[in-house]
Amino acid sequence: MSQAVSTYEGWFVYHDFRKIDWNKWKSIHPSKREQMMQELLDTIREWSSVENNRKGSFGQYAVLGHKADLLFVHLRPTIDELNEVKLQFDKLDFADVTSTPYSFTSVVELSSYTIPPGTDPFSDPAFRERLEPILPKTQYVCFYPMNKRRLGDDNWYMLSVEERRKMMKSHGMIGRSYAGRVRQIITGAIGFDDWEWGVSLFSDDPLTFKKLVTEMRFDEVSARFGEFGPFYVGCRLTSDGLNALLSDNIK
Ligand code: VOV
Repeated sequence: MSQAVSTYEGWFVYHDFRKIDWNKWKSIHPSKREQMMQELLDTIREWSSVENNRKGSFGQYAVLGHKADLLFVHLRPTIDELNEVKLQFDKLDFADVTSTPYSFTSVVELSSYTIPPGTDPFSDPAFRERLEPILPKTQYVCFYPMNKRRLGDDNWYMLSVEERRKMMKSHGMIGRSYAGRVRQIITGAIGFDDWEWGVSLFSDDPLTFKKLVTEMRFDEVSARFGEFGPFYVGCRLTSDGLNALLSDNIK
């Protein structure tokens, strides 16, 4: 049996993808719609306020393509709080005009591959900030789930820790060459969801997602072991932006 990697966990994360039933939304009387919007915006204000005292983070995005219309990302210290925000949304009248085509439950994770043995990462404030990250306020987000392959000779979980560390070092070097252009939050989902990790990328230039993901595809750890789920790309929404998205579409 090969040695399991030790991991460090931070805030729990809930990616909540929502699709809007536009016909239903548009058929609602304008004054009722206004009331539903206000209720939604009040809830979002409450969710966003967790960042003020570092009790979590929140982001909302307009999602391109047919897979979803909105993405709400919640980071909280406990999974119970994530459950609460999920139920809080589901109890809003606005929830009745949405469905959930996809969701992802995970926890911010750092693995020990690149941490020198003997160091106490928790004594490092920068490390803590990576485990309990405030979502970057970039204009664009990219999210996808992924696994490490377990197939014949390409079984990540049968490799020695040294082989895995070597590949993760190369992976990290590629990632670092994108410093300042993209930020990543890697969340572990083993035991929580259908994929092993969630990859959330943040950038002000959507092309950077394509360049980075392409470059990583040619790197051994992704080329041999990466298995990927659906990709989602979105534009960050302010409350005004969400208001406009829901209002401007009413014809
Ligand atoms: C944007 C840049 C970037 C940077 C700097 C970066 C660096 C690093 C480092 C240093 C480490 C190891 C220590 C740790 O921090 O855990 C990781 C870890 C990880 N990564 Fe990464 N990654 C990036 C980006 C980045 C991307 C774009 C992807 C998706 C891969 C692709 O092909 O689409 C990814 C995946 C992961 C995963 C799934 C893990 C956990 C693997 C495990 O087996 O545990 N990652 N990553």
